[in-house]
Amino acid sequence: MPSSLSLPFTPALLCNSRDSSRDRTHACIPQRNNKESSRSQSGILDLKLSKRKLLSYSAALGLCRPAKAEPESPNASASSRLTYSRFLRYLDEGDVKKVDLFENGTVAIAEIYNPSLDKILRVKVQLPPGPPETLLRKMEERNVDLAAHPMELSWWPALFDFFANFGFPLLLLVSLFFRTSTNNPAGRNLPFGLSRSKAKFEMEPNTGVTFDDVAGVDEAKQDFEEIVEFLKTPEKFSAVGAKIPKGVLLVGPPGTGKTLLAKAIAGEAGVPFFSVSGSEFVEMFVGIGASRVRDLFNKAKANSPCLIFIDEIDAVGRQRGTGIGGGNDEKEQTLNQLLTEMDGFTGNTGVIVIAATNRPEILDSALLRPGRFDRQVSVGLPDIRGREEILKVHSKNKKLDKEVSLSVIAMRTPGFSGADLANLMNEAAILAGRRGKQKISMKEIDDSIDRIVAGMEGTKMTDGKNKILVAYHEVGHAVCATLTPGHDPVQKVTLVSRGQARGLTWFMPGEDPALISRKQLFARIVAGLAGRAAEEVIFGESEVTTGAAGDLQQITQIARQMVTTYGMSEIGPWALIDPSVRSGDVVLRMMARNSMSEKLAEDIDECVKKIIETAYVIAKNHIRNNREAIDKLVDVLMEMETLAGDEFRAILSEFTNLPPVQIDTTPVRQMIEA
Ligand SMILES: Nc1ncnc2c1ncn2[C@@H]1O[C@H](COP(=O)(O)OP(=O)(O)OP(=O)(O)O)[C@@H](O)[C@H]1O
Ligand SMILES: [Zn+2]
Repeated sequence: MPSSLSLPFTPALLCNSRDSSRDRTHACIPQRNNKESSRSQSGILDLKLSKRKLLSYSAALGLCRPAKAEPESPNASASSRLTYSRFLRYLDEGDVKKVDLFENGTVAIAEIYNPSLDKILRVKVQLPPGPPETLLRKMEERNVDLAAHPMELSWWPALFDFFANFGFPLLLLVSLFFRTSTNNPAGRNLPFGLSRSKAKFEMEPNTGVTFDDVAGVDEAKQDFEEIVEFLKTPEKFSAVGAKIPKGVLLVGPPGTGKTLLAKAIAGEAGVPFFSVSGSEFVEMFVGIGASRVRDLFNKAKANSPCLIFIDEIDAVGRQRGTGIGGGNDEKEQTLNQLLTEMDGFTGNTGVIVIAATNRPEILDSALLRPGRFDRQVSVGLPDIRGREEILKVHSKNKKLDKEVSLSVIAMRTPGFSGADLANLMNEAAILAGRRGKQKISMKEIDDSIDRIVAGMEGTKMTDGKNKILVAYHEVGHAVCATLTPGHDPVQKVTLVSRGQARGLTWFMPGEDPALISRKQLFARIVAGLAGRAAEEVIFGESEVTTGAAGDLQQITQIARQMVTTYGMSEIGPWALIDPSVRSGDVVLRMMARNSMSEKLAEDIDECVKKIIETAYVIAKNHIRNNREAIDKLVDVLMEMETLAGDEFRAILSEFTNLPPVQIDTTPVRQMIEA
C-alpha cells in the first residue's frame, strides 16, 4: 500500500494536549499544520505522537541540510550533520554506538561506526521534537550507549559548524573587523558600523491597546490592575512606602495574548512600552547582549514610568553553566547583566519588567528570586467562554451574517489560542471576499476552521478501491462513535481530503474538555479503532492498510494515559508517570520509565493492551452488526463526498435506534456559570 495513503483518518477525536480539545472536536483530523511550536502545554490528554509531532518531525527532516560530510567522510567531526532518516538506517544496522541527547532530546551527537572506513565518526543529528518512544526503545535494544543531558548543547559545536561552513568568508570578516577596530582604539564599534550599543529593542510611546482588546484572561487582568495603578501614579505608592514588584513573569502557551496583555498594561497606564525578544539579546559576539540590556534599562529609566517587555526570556534566562565546556559566555553575561539591572532598581524607579515564557521550568532560579521576577501570572488557552469573548473582539470590524453564532464557533474551536481565533476570523473574511460575498457567513467560518485544523483542501480522490476503502474507514469511525455511549456526536463525514488526510470525520464536542470521564475516553478508543475495524471486517485481515497509523498512535496514547496518568485501570488510582513529564521532555520520560520496577512496567503494558483489545472487539462487533447501514452510508458518501451529521444520523436511524443527539451550548454555559 503506498505510504501516501497513510493517515486517511488522522484521528483527532482522540485529542491531545495543546490541541486536545481541538482533536476532540474533530475526530479524524490531522493536527493543525499551521505555525506550530515545539513548546507544548501539558494538558489532559497529551498525545506524544500526535500528527502535529509527525508534521514537525518531517519538517525537522526537511530542515536538515544535506550532510556536509556524511559519516563516510574520514574528516567528520561532531559538527558533521546527518539527516534523521540516515541516522535511523545506521541505527537499524546496529552501527550507532553512542548517542548523547541535548536540547531536551531534540539534538543528538552520535558516534557511528562506518564499516567501509572501519572508523567511528561523530555526527550531529537533529531529532524531531520529543523523539518517539519507539526511537528510544530501539536505541536500547541495539545496546546504544545512551546518555541524556538535561542541558542545552553549548554554543561551540554550533560555532564549529559555522566555521566549517563559512570559515573563509569569516576570515575576511575578522580581518575587516581588526581594521575597523584599530581605527577606533576604544573598540566601541564593531565592523560595518554595527555599534555595540545599537539597541535591538522597540519603544512605543503609546501602545493604544487597552484591557478591552484582550479577552478571556480576566484573572490575569485582575492580577495586573495593581501594576497599572502603580504605573499611573507611582508617587502614590512611594508615599506610603509600598514596594511594588519589579518583575512579573507571564507564563503561557504561544498565541495566548501575552504580548497583547503587556501592551494593554502599558496602554491602560498610558506609559511607554519597551519591548525586546530574549533571542535578540544574544548575539555571536560576547558582550553585545549585556550592553544591549544596559542600554535598554538606561533608556527605560530615563522614560519612567514605563514598562519593559522581554518576550521569550528563556532564550537568555536558561539555567547557567549547563552547556558543554562550561556554557555559553554570551548568554551568561547577558543574563548576569539582566540580574544586575534588576537588582540595581532601588526604591520605586517606576519601571516594571514583564517577561514572557512558556517554559518557566527551565529558567535560572536566580531570575525568580525575590526582587526579580518573583511574581508569576499564567495565561492559558481560553475556555469556551473565553473563546467567545475573543471572537467578539476579533469580529468587531468584520461584517458578519445574521446567522453567524459566535457561541457555536467557540464550541467548534476548543484548543484554539487567541492568535488562532484572530487568524480564523481573518481567514473567513478573506474567503468571503474571494467568494464575492458582502458578509461573512457560517460557511466561510466552517471552511476556515477545517482549513486551520486539517490543512488545505486536497485534490479529489478518483473512484476506485482506495476511495471505497477510505469511505468504509470513515463511516466505520462515524458509526462506532454514534453507537458508543459517551462519544461526541458526528458533525460531518467527508471524503474531501485535507492536508495529509484522505478522509475526515469531525465531531461536535458537547463541552470543554476540562473533565473527561473514563466512559468518554473509552468511547474515543472504540471510535478511533473503528476505521481499522471496518477495513478488517469488510475487506479482510490481509487487506488492512497503513491508513490507520495515526488512529492507532492516538488511541494507544489515550489508553496509556488512562493507565499511567488518570488511574483508570486495574492498577489503581496512582499517577504512575509524573504529570510534569511532558511529551517533549524525553530525558525525564526516560528517567521515569527507568525508575519503575520491571513488574510495574509490564503491568502497565498489560492494562493498555487489555483496554485496546476490548475496544477493538466492540468496534468490530458494531461494524458486523450494522453492515447494512454501513453499506448504505458508504454508497451515499461515495456519491455526495460529504455527509452532514444530521444526514448521517437520519440514514443510520433507518437501520437502528439511535441515542438522542444533543448539540446545544446551553448545558455547557449553565455548567460553567454554575
Ligand atoms: N486574549 C486575547 N484576546 C484577544 N486577542 C488575542 C488574545 N490572545 C491572542 N490574541 C490575538 O493574537 C495575536 C497574537 O497574540 P500575542 O502575540 O499577544 O500572543 P503571545 O502569547 O505573546 O504569543 P507568543 O508566545 O507566540 O509570542 C494578538 O495580536 C491578538 O490579535
Ligand atoms: Zn481513521
